[in-house]
Amino acid sequence: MPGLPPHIGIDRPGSFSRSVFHERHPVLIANLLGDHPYPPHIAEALEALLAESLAGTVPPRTPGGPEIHTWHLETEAHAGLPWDSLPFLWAESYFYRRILRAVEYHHYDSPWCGVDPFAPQKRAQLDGPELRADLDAYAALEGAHPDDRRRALLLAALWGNQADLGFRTDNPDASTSAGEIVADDSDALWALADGPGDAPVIVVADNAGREITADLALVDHLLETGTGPVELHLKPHPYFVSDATGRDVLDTLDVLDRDPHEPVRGLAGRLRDAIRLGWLRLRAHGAYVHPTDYRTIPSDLADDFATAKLVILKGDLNYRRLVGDRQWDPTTPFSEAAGYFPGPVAALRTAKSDLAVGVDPARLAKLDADAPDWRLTGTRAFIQVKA
Ligand SMILES: O=P(O)(O)OC[C@H]1O[C@](O)(CO)[C@@H](O)[C@@H]1O
Repeated sequence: MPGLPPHIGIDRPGSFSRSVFHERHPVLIANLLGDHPYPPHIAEALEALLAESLAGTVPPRTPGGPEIHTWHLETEAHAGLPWDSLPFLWAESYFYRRILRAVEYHHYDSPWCGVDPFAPQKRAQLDGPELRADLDAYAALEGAHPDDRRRALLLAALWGNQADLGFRTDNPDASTSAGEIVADDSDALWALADGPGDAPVIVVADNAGREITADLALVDHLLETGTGPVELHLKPHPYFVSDATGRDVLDTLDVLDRDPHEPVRGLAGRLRDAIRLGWLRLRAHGAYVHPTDYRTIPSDLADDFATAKLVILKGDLNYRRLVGDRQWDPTTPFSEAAGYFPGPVAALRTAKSDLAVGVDPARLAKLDADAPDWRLTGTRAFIQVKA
């Protein structure tokens, strides 16, 4: 779009975005082949996709699945281009769409139809010791001062974003503890969420597992302290490795139900009641798996965003789609980069890609001097608000 910085690409040797394709994706495909007894034709399709994405061009064939018209137009606009020349956001999104095609996720007459290729990895996190520790910490909040509890729930949802499984594919030992918050507009976030009226607060979820668990605890708090309903927006089908779908929310509630801590079981019970009573609305929308940024969201979703009290966007990918996955000067004000968004919006994100906006110039200089890879390690976080 005119007036915006150029897209981040995957062509530059040594760049993070290129490493996602050349280092992370080979591990990702190997994990899929290890996790499932795929028959030869599916294994071959996954290996061919990997080879194509490393050295080939975009074929003219539209990848199957829902919203075929959108994908037809997107494919037409990029067919014949070398993968190397594609914008990072588009290429990654298309890659995951093609994974679903390769594993026959949308093929109604395939036994693999509806089998989430990432389910084993998601399940492992739901059964893991880190989630156990998160739930112990949640239970320990019982009786905390309301301000401390509120802050703890917000920070859990923020740092929960470190736990995305795509990032962990080639960073298995990455830090899982809280780090530095580079921008903290949390007062503005609460001022909007606590505002009067019965318009919903929308939480656009990111990852399953530890992150959605923390998000559900935050949603419960928003329901308790707010004056309107809450909408939790989910992916309509598997997408980037650990993106949360409706199935993942139900699996998470089952885990919470079985927890030894009463406050955790109580959380699950309140959430189930809220869903039944319509206070918590679970929603999915095809736009969340489009290969484009939120400047081009369909008008029905834009209308929902415009009339919400606040939209909370979780995670790095939503951040890339919100501000545009572009070579922004990191000191560009967040309100400028996200100024087009149709309503009040808050981004909660740990930095796991080159993109950053809204960084104070002195802080940027220090970050760049102290830890040149600070944008990529998931150890720096952002809470940014455009009212
Ligand atoms: O789960 P999140 O926070 O959206 O992050 C997605 C991850 O995948 C990437 O798109 C790279 O594969 C990065 O943006 C980030 O590391």
